[in-house]
Amino acid sequence: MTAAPVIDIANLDLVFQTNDGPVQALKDVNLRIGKGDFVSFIGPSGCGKTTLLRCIAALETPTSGRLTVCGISADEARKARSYGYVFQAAGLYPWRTIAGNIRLPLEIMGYTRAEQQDRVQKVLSLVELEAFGRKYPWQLSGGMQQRASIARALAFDADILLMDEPFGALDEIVRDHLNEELLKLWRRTQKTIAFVTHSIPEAVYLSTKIVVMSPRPGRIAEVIESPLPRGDRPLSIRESREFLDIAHRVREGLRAGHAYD
Ligand SMILES: Nc1ncnc2c1ncn2[C@@H]1O[C@H](COP(=O)(O)OP(=O)(O)OP(=O)(O)O)[C@@H](O)[C@H]1O
Repeated sequence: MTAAPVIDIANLDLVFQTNDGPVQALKDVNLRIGKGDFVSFIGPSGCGKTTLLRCIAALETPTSGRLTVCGISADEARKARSYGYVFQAAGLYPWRTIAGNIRLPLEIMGYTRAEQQDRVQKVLSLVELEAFGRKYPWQLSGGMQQRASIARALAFDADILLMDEPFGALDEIVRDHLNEELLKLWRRTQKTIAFVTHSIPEAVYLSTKIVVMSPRPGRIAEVIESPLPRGDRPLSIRESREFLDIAHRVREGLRAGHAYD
């Protein structure tokens, strides 16, 4: 733990009641995330990664256990606008310009026109889309749209960024580039990031902490603290011994929890 915990999860269970009976999505999850950590959640489909992220964001209510964010409940943290959320699909409104999309949450929150303008410019430059504010989403590539959706999540300066497979639908080269950009942005803003991915290299490249999950019911199988430097991480680090060792540990952790059915 590099800093005081921002997200503190203890003995968390979540059971969905469905027509086919109860589904235990999360079982006995214990996790502490420090301020400024970059935490990746990796695990097979259905192991509860999204559900856990949604619990942190107060979009799901745990059946039991404790989850606090900066010492208050997830719901209170949501009301205090502690979260920015980035989804797998960029989810931009096609009838609004990029700037208009980024401005939307600020309009809803009642920021003044001048402050909206200010913040939109600032986050557009953070994701290097300064020149694209007046464009419409369809005029941008998939990677640029995803950057715009990150800018939207950053616009109200939430301390915690929750990202659910934001680059899953992009090709490898674009994904590499966005991984690098995201790391730079994380370093510059010092946000706490919780990031869901299916990609081992992506998890190892980005994270200070990798949470390996296993399914049925969704549990944390292993938490790996990354020995890679928090500072400069060029893409070439992926060929280093240390990187390959962590990737190996993640793969072993995934394999151990995998049921193959
Ligand atoms: N609203 C819901 N009602 C009932 N069951 C649900 C609901 N949401 C998720 N589940 C179930 O909870 C389990 C965990 O789902 P979740 O989407 O969190 O997994 P995941 O690890 O994010 O999967 P993927 O990698 O495929 O996105 C699954 O068995 C899923 O079917």
